[in-house]
Parts: sequence; structure tokens; C-alpha cells
Amino acid sequence: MTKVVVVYHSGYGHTQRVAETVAAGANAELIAIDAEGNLPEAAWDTLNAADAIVFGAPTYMGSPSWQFKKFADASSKAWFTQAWKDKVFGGFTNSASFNGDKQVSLIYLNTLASQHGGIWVSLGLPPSNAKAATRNDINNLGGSVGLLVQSPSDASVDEIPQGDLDTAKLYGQRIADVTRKLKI
Ligand SMILES: Cc1cc2nc3c(=O)[nH]c(=O)nc-3n(C[C@H](O)[C@H](O)[C@H](O)COP(=O)(O)O)c2cc1C
Repeated sequence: MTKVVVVYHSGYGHTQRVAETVAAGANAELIAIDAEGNLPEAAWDTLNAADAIVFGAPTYMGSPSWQFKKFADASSKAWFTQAWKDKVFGGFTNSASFNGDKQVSLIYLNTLASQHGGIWVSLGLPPSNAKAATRNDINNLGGSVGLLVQSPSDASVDEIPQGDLDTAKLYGQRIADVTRKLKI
């Protein structure tokens, strides 16, 4: 039995919906970083015991929200004991623009996982970028490092493009599959 944990921050609920969708695909436990950038103390034990950790944050001003970064700095405690070394990691970000500098956030999440000595899982899905492509398609945003989601600036959490949510579920499944293979 493998244990996947999705740890995320969401200011206004959109990234939370993505986190829930990734978690559904991975059969993962969810941990929310609160508005002050904190986790319940017991959540650190949950992260330390996980086989895989998936990071999620909205892109604010071209990088993950400060609350996520506060969590990242606090994870230095786990770094000191190498508690997360050789775990499987993945990451996702959500923002309003198609581009919106989301890649900067993904690279940040990938770097954080690498600092911890983790094994990163790429998105592993081909882009849907032909003329006939729509926002209902898998990986219409053409990500590769991790999961990209675009929530239009005036969209409610119920209006996140279905293709991005379907991509989120598949990414969660992939992380769980890779974790199972590595644990054998
Ligand atoms: C302070 C702030 C900065 C933002 N910066 C960006 C940005 O750099 N790029 C972008 O595409 N969207 C940006 N957005 C839009 C959010 O990424 C978008 O609304 C996202 O869905 C919010 O996710 P959340 O509901 O989980 O907080 C920004 C929003 C806020 C509040």
C-alpha cells in the first residue's frame, strides 16, 4: 500500500479544486496550507510518512503564493534530517492566464523537490495543440514538467476548464502508478 499526500495552498478555492482532482486520481490525502502559510503540526508527520508528496500552489505575481513559499521554507526542518529523500514528488499550479508565468512556479516546485532529494514525476501526457484542440482536451496547455491549470480570472471554481481537470486526474493517477512501481 502506497501513501500519496497532496499539500497545497489556495487563496480563493480554484487551486483547491485542482488539488482535490489530483488527489482523486492518486487516491491521496489532502493537506491544506492555511491563509497564514501554516499546516497543522500533525500534517508534518503525515508528510514524513508519505511515499509521494505532490505540491500545489496558485501562481501569484509569477511564482507560487507566499503561503506556499512559507511552507517550503518550513520544510527545511525535514531537509535537515533528509526525511523526504527518495520520496516521489510531483507538482501543479493554477493561474488565470494561459501562460501567466506558470512555468516559473512549476520549476520552483521541481527545485523544492530536488532540494529534498526527491524523484520527480513529469506530466507524461502529449499536448493537445492542433487546430481542432479545445479546452476540453487533455493537456491543452501543453505542460510537461508538471500539471498546468488555467482558471479564467472571472471563473468560479465550478468553471475550471474540464480538460484541465481531466488532466489533473490523470496526473494524480500517474504519480500513484510511478510510486507503486518504485516501491516494489
Ligand atoms: C495576488 C495575485 C497575483 C496573481 N498573479 C497571477 C500571475 O502572475 N499570473 C496569472 O496568470 N494569474 C495570476 N493571478 C490569478 C490567479 O492565479 C488565479 O485567479 C487563480 O485561479 C487563483 O487560484 P486560487 O483561487 O486557488 O487562489 C493572480 C491572482 C492574485 C490574487
